[in-house]
Amino acid sequence: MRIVNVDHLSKTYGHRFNRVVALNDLSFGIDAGEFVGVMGPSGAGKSTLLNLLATFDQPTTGGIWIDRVDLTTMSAADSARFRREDLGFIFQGFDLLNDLTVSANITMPLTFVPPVPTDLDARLQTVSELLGLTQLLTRFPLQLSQGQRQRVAAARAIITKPKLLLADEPTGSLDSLAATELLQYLAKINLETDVTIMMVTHDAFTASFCNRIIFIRDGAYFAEVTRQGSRQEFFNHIIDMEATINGGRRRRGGMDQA
Ligand SMILES: Nc1ncnc2c1ncn2[C@@H]1O[C@H](COP(=O)(O)OP(=O)(O)OP(=O)(O)O)[C@@H](O)[C@H]1O
Repeated sequence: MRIVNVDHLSKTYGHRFNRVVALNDLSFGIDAGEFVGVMGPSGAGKSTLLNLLATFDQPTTGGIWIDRVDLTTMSAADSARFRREDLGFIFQGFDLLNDLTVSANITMPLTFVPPVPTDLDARLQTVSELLGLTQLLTRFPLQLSQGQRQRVAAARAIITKPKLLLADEPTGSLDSLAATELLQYLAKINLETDVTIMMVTHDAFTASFCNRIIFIRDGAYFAEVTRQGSRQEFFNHIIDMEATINGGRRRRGGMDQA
């Protein structure tokens, strides 16, 4: 089943004399249960795309459907409810509330707007077990490592059982060990809860945890790479496609973080 449908999407910023075309007739789809990465050179339009899918902004032309809901015709109130109930977010900076315990941070999307679901405790237990956080629930964010904080953010993002989890450079603030661990957890979430994930990243190692990478350049669809064999092979394909998109310059180095 198709969960995301991006149809001839364009986004132009500015006016007559300083117009910037950030997205230019971009179309692609994501099926339920996929873990998709979006890559492309700086300025390709990745953040713009993420902002549109997140309902933070509206396209200039074209359509976006998430689970058959048309995002472009939603009222502001409906967008806010859709964001809260149907989308999950993981950003580079974890955005946790330092005065609240880990458990209060995780359950916040469900306690913020009443009614609080009756299965709140069960949901907290499920996501904290999934992300290895059960021993940390009474701590405060500042008592956690960076990697643990991002896992709390991931638990908070999935406790609402979102239709789509949007991740923007989720490993950007982590060292390579914590990054690898978080990516393994994201892959596990994808496998065990069936949540569909779309992750924007610059990094081929991070992208190699996805099942498919969509490459965009100059705001348009450029190519895609689907994982077929090992993660190492997928990583090599991603590096090759990055070289193609950058005009033939192959980056040196390997998947030595793995
Ligand atoms: N609010 C804005 N006003 C004007 N131009 C913008 C705005 N936001 C983005 N742009 C422009 O739109 C284009 C796409 O930007 P975007 O941030 O989506 O790219 P990106 O692929 O996320 O880049 P990066 O990898 O560097 O974060 C760029 O040329 C950028 O300068």
